[in-house]
Amino acid sequence: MSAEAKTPVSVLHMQDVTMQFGGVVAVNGLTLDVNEGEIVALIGPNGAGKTTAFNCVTGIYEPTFGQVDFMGKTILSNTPKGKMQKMYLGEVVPRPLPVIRNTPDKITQKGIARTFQNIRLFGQLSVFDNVLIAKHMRAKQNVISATLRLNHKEEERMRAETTALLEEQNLLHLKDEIASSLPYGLQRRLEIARALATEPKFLLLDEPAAGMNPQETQELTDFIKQIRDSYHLTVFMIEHHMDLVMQISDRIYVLDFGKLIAQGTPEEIQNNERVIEAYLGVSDDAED
Ligand SMILES: Nc1ncnc2c1ncn2[C@@H]1O[C@H](COP(=O)(O)OP(=O)(O)OP(=O)(O)O)[C@@H](O)[C@H]1O
Repeated sequence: MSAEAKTPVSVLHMQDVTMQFGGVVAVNGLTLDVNEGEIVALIGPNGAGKTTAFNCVTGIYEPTFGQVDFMGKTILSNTPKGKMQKMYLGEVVPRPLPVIRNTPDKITQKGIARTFQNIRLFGQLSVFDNVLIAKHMRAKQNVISATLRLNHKEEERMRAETTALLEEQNLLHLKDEIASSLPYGLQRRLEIARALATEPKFLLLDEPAAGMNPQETQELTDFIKQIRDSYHLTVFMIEHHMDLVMQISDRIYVLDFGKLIAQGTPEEIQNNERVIEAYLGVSDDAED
């Protein structure tokens, strides 16, 4: 019997997501899917709305309008109300959606982890403690019991898991180093290890290769594929390094001025006229 093509399982579904800051519509009616096991890139020129889109998935922003589903369940949903309804500039005419909110920590506990464009480690803490804190976030321990280490068994388990994760990530020999003292490339690796400590199903990487040289970028390309496979992850990534994006992505979405202008395989995107125009800019004359 011939192998049948698997039906893709949606991990992330964004439906008509719009994020407006005053008069700026940073993300405008964004609808996209990321399926189980994929590496999907979100690209676009500076200011296109990529990080804002990530912030709408991870609960940092409450979208002005739209819905975000994770593993088939709605985790965020909103409709502009009151003053915001009058000011609404999104192009999708809002239909009433229920208001569903989740804070970033609740979203982490559901299995979504991320890294940031500007590395956000606890700079004065050790490598070990940076990862251990992420373990606590996953464990839903309250702050008091975590601080006083009331649950010894649980604490021991998390410390053992932290050691194991650092070992897997070749960072164990650095466990007592202060995070901010590490070279930049290792800080990025530690940030990813910290994200993995929350045991995510879905990993969002915001410009993971920022500031890296070509060799480091190539190593990162291999590393992302390797963690996708060994941790059974689905990866959604913002990146400006086109070599990395084209080598690693199963599919690519392109944003420009908050709107989706293209989607497809790396080959399709490389040859897409609208994408080329968005990156190179089109003069007024050329539009006539
Ligand atoms: N908190 C905010 N308040 C007001 N405007 C914002 C806010 N965050 C983002 N913006 C605006 O939204 C637009 C999209 O910004 P965003 O950072 O999402 O773009 P980006 O595609 O991630 O850019 P880059 O590639 O340069 O990181 C920009 O015009 C930005 O100035």
